[in-house]
Amino acid sequence: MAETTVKQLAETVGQSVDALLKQMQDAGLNHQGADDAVSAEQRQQLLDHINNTTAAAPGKITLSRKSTSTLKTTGASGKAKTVAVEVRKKRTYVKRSVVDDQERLEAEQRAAEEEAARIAEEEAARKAAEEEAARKAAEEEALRKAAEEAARKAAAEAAAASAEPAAETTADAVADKARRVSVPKTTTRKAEPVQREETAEERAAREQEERRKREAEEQRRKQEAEARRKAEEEAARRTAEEAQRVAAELERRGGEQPVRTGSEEIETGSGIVSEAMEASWRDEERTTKRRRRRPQSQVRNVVAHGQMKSTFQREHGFKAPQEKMVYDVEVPETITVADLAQRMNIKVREVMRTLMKMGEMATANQYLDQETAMLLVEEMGHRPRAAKGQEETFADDLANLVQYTADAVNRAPVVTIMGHVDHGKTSLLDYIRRAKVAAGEAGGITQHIGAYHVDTPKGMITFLDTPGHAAFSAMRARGAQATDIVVIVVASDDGVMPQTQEAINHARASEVPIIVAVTKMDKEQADPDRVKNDLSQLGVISEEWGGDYQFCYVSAHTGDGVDELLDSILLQAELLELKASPVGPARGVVIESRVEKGRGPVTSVLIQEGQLNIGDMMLAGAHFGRTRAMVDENGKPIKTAGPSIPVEILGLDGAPESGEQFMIVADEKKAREVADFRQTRDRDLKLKRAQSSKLENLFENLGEKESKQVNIILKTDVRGTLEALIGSLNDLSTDEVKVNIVSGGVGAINESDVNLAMTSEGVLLGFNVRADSAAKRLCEREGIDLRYYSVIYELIDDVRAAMSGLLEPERREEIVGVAQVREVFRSTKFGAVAGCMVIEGTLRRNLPIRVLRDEVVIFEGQLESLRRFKDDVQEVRNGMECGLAVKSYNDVKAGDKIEVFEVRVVARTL
Ligand SMILES: Nc1nc2c(ncn2[C@@H]2O[C@H](COP(=O)(O)OP(=O)(O)OP(=O)(O)O)[C@@H](O)[C@H]2O)c(=O)[nH]1
Repeated sequence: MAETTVKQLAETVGQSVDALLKQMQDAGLNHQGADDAVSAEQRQQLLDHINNTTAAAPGKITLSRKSTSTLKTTGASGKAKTVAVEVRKKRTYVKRSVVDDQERLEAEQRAAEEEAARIAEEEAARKAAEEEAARKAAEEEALRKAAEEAARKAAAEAAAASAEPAAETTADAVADKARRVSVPKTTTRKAEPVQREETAEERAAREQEERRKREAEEQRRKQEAEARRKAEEEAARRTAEEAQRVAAELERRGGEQPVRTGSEEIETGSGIVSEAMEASWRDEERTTKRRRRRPQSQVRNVVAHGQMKSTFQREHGFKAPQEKMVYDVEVPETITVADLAQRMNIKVREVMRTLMKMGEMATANQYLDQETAMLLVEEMGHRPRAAKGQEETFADDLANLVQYTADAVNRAPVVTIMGHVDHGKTSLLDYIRRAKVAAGEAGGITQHIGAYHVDTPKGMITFLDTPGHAAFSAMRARGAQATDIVVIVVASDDGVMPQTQEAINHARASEVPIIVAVTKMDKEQADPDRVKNDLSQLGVISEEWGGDYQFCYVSAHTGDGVDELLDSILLQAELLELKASPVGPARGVVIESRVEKGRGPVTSVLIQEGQLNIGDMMLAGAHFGRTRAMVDENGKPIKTAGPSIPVEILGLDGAPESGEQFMIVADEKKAREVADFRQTRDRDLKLKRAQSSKLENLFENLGEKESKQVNIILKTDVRGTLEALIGSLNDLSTDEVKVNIVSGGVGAINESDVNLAMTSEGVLLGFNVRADSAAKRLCEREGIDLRYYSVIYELIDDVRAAMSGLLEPERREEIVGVAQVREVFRSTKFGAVAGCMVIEGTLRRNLPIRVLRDEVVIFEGQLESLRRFKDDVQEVRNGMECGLAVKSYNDVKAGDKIEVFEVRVVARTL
């Protein structure tokens, strides 16, 4: 292309030469004047430069997005339909600097325009004022001339027609009038100086005003932007809320499947926008329908108590719960499967199936213990809650019955002695007892009641003489905290042993203070420092070593240090500030209990609070009764006893377990009620255990008891059969198993027969009779086995078969092989090794053996090894030689016989 000049180019692009020159210089071209030649390359260079500058900073970008979703809704016909929703969004991003520049330019332009307008206005005003002033001056001049002319005319007329005053007056009046008309206007209207130079102050003020305006404008723009942002945020929040509401609604409706239109499946819209839209559509549709159906809905409104029915409710009246109900199920200590099913609102069959899956077979009336029942409830998806047992309710009741109003006084500490086996617990207890009790009670019958108390010059101490932590923990297991102080016995010649540590752990677990008694100090090997050292490793540091534990060094043989031990106990007790009310109904713990022939249940109790008197109504565990007799630990009858005193009482209706709490209940009815309840509870628990086994296994359960007895409740149709059957059944009794006909009668089986069977854990048999409906119900509820017979022999055979289960199986010994010792060798590894010949049967390595000398058993034990030549073998047959060693026995001699035997357990039948 031909060359052009800058000027020509400027004309072509419509720019001034200067502006183009500047651009060219920016583009790196060297042109200086309008006539400089511009080549084609230079033009291209200039063009590229202009393009680059514009492309590098795009003013704005516009993005548009389109999203499609669907929503479900209900059509006017009530049918569900799906609507596709397309949402289009467009957003423009503008570069900030461009906007700023633009705004700045606009502001400047606006200011310039305003300035120009103002100047133009001023100019126009000035011109208008000038014109006005000119016009007014002309008017004034005209008026003045007219007045002079009128005056001149009037004077001429007056002079011409012999001067009349009136005319002069008139001429004056006219001249006045003319003056009046013109004067005010000319005097009030003064022409302003229309154009003058702006002063420096005025310019500064004007500029300040302009700046203020610009700032105000800027402020307004900011406020608008802020308001816009807030509005957007609010809209977003509302959308989110709406979306949540929609989600909750959809959740509630649950299980509704996406609707298909035709053959095409449309994905249900998800995401906040589509959900929100769906909700708003729904609302809209609802409103439209409401408007359309106003007459009907008004009728419906009345029915719905003014509440508008939603489209969901309109479908039908009843809707099966979509979600499974989860119940809080209260589970008592025992419960039948049927009851549990009812509490969970589930069919019994369903519960039984689940139980089966859990590995337990149960019938509807079978009792489940609390633990199993709770697991079952959990398994079935409900929330189990252990019911507050009646026991607890009673306990609350009883606690309210006993009120100790008197002031508490100091009481004696109750001490338990614990330690490793053979470290001298019994010896220490015996020494204290002998020295402190028996000596002072000449003639008293010393008897063992599980506790005793000693009076020392410094105070009284009560010892529980059921030594060992087994008894201690058994008591604790029943919730009885009978001990105030634990004395840990450690033999000075043996040091700390495993049970010493266990005892410390027990004491610590129950937060009972410990005193250490280092015993057997009279022994030569006594090494108390070793004991101290060992114990310090367990955190039991003696006071001598700066620790907190009192250590006493005693000998149960010589009695040395025993007094110091008692002093230490009393010192510790003082620190504990043990208090108890000496009056009021007694409360405490059962130490031991047994049933004595001729005396009945004998119970040792330790009173912890209050006063126990003869004649008091005592409730101890599941037993109750009036204290008929009371003796102290020396067998001396007493009438009353206070806190920390152990006594033995007669009068309870049974033997409560060790560790059971006892209390005196003034209200006999209450005592009976609680005891009855506890007995029933215990019986239920027992019964429940027996439930899974009916007649066939009932006897096995009975077999676990000491006295084996089959209890039978028998009902027959006629007396003759009853007597015959009783006779035959009694004949089945053997020395080992007794048949006990608890009750025999004629007639239908009734409720009291079932109750009897329950309490006696007996078998309920009916011969040619049936149970009445009440008894049947009770049997079903309690899961009692009920058997009907119509053939005498069948009944007797069944009982006999069942009783066989009760018999102890016979232990039959069988000699498997015998070997004769020929020679004895000594081995460093096995000791005596006997070279033998098997003379009978087979020797087996793992069976028990006896060593016989002159056919008399001299040793019974096991083989250490059995060899054929150099090989270990499991058995050696008759006629073979072998070498054997007897475990822990080296005294085998030539000529002895080694007998290998086996014990077989054989079930016996009657
Ligand atoms: N020399 C001496 N021997 C003692 C002393 N105390 C106990 N013995 C002996 O140690 C042995 C065990 O004593 P026990 O009192 O039976 O010990 P224990 O701790 O009650 O034993 P278990 O009841 O088996 O746990 C007995 O042979 C006692 O004679 C003592 O102070 N000095």
